[in-house]
Amino acid sequence: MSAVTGGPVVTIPTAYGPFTAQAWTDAASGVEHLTMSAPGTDIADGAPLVRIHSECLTGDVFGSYRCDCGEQLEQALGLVQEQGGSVVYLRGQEGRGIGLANKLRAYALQENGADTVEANEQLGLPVDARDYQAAAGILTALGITKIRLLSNNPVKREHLERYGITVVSMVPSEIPSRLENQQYLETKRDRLNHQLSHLEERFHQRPQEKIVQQS
Ligand SMILES: Nc1nc2c(ncn2[C@@H]2O[C@H](COP(=O)(O)OP(=O)(O)OP(=O)(O)O)[C@@H](O)[C@H]2O)c(=O)[nH]1
Ligand SMILES: [Zn+2]
Repeated sequence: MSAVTGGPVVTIPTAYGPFTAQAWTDAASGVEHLTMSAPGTDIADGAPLVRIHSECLTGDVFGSYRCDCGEQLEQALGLVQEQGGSVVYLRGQEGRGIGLANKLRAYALQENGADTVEANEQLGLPVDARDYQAAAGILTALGITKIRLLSNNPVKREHLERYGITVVSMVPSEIPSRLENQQYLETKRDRLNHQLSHLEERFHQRPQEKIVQQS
């Protein structure tokens, strides 16, 4: 198990409600992660809802529509407030572990027709370089060893279980697709085995938005 050191527990008030926050330093990499937990989550009782979220600066901070990360994070913070549980925000996992500059290199290749998997391959980089040992270490340090995992990615489940976390169930983290990310989400479903059953219906149209039809 990866050694992680937790800092002080503080309250962070947010638009979703107050969270109990804690920073965690991974001894092996020096990377600092963050947990945002619903106050009063009863971890002894059943399996709390947990989102293991990989850093995505473009999506999480700037609201990029190329991916679903930003909306998944918002959804996770809301659900954790409602149901109790924790969001583990994993830094150092940008671009599925290849870093920000390489992710943007991969985007440039995607603008020339590659899909998200092919783009990483063309760069000579792993399709997914992420590891969840630190996440498992953080959960264990929090006393959480049984979870309901808010994710569509079966590999996350496998990794967490390998590191001693029991995933009682997968809770889908499905965000309605957009024109800008439909193909990306379909690639995640078809080539990365993500459970994205809601994509069957193409281009969910949001009530407040009009998709401009080209003639
Ligand atoms: N290399 C690369 N990384 C991307 C791309 N789009 C998003 N990412 C990164 O992918 C990571 C999120 O992974 P996803 O595959 O969206 O989702 P997941 O975390 O595996 O699965 P969920 O738990 O269901 O969200 C973040 O680190 C993003 O920065 C892309 O086109 N290329
Ligand atoms: Zn993203």
